Amino acid sequence: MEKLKSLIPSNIKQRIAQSTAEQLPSTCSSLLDFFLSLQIFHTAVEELTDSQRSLCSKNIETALDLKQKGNNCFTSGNYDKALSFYTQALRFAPMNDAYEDEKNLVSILYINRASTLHKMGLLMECVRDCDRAIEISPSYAKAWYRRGKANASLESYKDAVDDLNLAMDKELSICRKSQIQDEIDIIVNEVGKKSSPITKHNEKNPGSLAEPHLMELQCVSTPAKGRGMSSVTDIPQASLILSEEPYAAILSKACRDTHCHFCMNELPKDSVPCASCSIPLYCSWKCQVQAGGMNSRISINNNSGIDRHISSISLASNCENALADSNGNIPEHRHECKGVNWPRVLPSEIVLAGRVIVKSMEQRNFSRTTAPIEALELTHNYVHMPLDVKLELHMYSIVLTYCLHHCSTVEFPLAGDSAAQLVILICQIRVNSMAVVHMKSQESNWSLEHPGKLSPREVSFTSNIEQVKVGQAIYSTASMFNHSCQPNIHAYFQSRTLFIRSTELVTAGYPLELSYGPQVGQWDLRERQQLLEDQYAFKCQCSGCLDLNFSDLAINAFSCPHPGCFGVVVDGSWVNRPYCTLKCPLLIDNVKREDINRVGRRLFEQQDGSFRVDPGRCLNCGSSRDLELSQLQSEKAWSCIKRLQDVLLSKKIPENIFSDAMEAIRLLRSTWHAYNKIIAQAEDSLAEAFCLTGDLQRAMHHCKASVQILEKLYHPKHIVIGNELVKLSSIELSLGDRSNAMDNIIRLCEVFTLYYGSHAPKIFPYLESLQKEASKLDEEGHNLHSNNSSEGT
Ligand SMILES: C[S@@+](CC[C@H](N)C(=O)[O-])C[C@H]1O[C@@H](n2cnc3c(N)ncnc32)[C@H](O)[C@@H]1O
Repeated sequence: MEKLKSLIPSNIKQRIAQSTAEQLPSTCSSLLDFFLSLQIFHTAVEELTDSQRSLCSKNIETALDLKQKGNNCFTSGNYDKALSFYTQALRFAPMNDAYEDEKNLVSILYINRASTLHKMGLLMECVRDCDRAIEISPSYAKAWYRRGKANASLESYKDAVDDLNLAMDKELSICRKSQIQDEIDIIVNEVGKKSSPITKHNEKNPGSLAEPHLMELQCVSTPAKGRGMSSVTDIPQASLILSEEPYAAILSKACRDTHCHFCMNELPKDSVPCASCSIPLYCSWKCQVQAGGMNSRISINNNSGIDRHISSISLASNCENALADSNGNIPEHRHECKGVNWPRVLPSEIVLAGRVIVKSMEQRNFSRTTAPIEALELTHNYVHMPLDVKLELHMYSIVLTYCLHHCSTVEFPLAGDSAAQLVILICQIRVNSMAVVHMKSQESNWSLEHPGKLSPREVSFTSNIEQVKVGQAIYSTASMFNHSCQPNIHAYFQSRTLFIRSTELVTAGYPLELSYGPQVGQWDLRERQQLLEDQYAFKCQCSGCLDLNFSDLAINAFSCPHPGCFGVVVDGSWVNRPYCTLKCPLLIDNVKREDINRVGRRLFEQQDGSFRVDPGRCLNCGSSRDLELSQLQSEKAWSCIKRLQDVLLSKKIPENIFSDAMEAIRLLRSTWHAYNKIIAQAEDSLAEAFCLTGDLQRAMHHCKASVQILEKLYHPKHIVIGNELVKLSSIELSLGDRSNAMDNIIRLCEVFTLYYGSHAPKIFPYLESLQKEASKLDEEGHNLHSNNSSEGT
């Protein structure tokens, strides 16, 4: 790309720099004509589109090599590695090639993997792999045999006997037949009389959780933020206001080997590859079909005598449902699915643009007059882009136009008009797409093994809840929600389904706004505005940025050096804040926190009622602080806390780090205002460190201190406080402090229900076990109390 860019003549570059959206067809045509005259361009795009030169096609030699490596690992008992080799082999194995007798290489690989999964005790996964092998090669005796053995281990004896009978029927070797008969006899004699649960091994149905939402939303026009959303009726807090499937989505590159390329959930051990190329892995055949439109199924001969038992295997019906999607869902990977290189090589947002355009063409029976720009009706900010970005957009759009033009399933003209549409589409994706974020899977059970101590598993509850960006997606309705740094709605994901819930009562017609990232309490005004400008190219006009917030004042402030004064000292960055133009009465009306009266009294004492600050002087009593020296001292102290945070990752904390960190936090407390976010972070890190070393009393002390600061910076039911309460209540439970633990668990459950409603127990499975553990302690406490009182009488 860099080489190509350097060859573009300056007159084309200049026209692109000055171009508006209307001029795009002309600038794109000029650049396309220029590129088509260059050999280097042809070489580059042919490498991207020629399936012969691709590394992503199916390849039987690679598959056989990986199969052999898997077999070697299996024989030597290295099942983890064997599993990984078989999964890789499945990625490369061609689906429909006959390989051995009537068996297909894919079905053999599924059975080799099933045997490995059986050895690893993963029985459901083993049965699912057997089902896949059977659907491809119904006469494969070993597949029926492995299924029978796994079903026997699962105590599904009726299925096990049916499977083994079929294995015997299909088996040609007399010796093997007699072995299978022995196995059947064992099951029938020893366990045949036990009740036999009929188990159905359905493939997973991702993202099926749904709650009715009855809110009627409307798109309205706003003076400062373009279109926005509001509700026709009042919305109580914690209401589900929207659940939406993406118009188009793509998995993050970093998650390619760990998450399903369709539903974006973590891959199970029995992942399924794409039917036509070696790029995606799916969690089930259902996801494979939804993404690619085809799977490896070979139609089963229903007169073969085994149909009744086969039809009990549910894969076929699941896949048919996926194909017959009445919502007009178009398999999004189908046009990328011929083993060509470009879907792997181009940046995710460019591949996503390809998915959007192909879908809009297929849905709207694309003609040259119906542009997808109009189809999606999304806003963009092309005209405000700097030259470098405009140039990059032109280049990627031309490359994508070429790639789509060479797809056999798409009719996309290689023309300037097509590239112009893609430039706008990529801009729309940048402004409107959402990061699909999942909670990193955590321990689901909290149980106190050793009172007064935290086991390594319980320690995991005292570290921060981690989120993983698993993908990027366009949601048509959700794109209409504007941003607020003090949002009244909250977005989260199950698989790739988006859910939006109100976190407070919102009256009819009032704007419904979510946070695109930054929030009041997390960063101050300057940091929030900078981030929004850098990432989304707009200047935030939300109420959280237009009104003065207590947390904006305290979050990065110094303390007053005068003993007994609780005022704040701010730095020079406050001199030109937008509040300067606001008048006192308006300011006071908008300030919600009582504490502001104390810490910011002097703000309102200006003669003309305007807002003016003296950097370095306390806003309350006027005492002065040497900001440069304070900054230096604080940086030194913070470097000790940083060292502590670094060693926290390794879970081993040297003794001297503690004494340095304690001295550092003392210094931070005397330099910064008591509600500064740096102190909250330091307290939180110390709490985590003391949990690791088992000093729970001190851990509790620092964790409480961190919660107290967060309560000043955020509203009391903010999710940040909920997360911190998980840590605090875990420590309190371990210390047997049942009444405080119970209070905090009740409080944190309220917070999680506010943000995640009925999905909270599924997303945070440990919530339920925390509640149970607290009730257990409560019961023990009651019993002890009643025993003591009966002894006294
Ligand atoms: C995802 S769109 C939201 C819908 C958009 N307002 C529309 O008319 O289609 C994001 C764009 O909305 C505008 N916007 C959203 N929140 C804003 C805010 N707090 N202040 C100013 N503009 C905002 C910006 O132009 C931003 O690029």
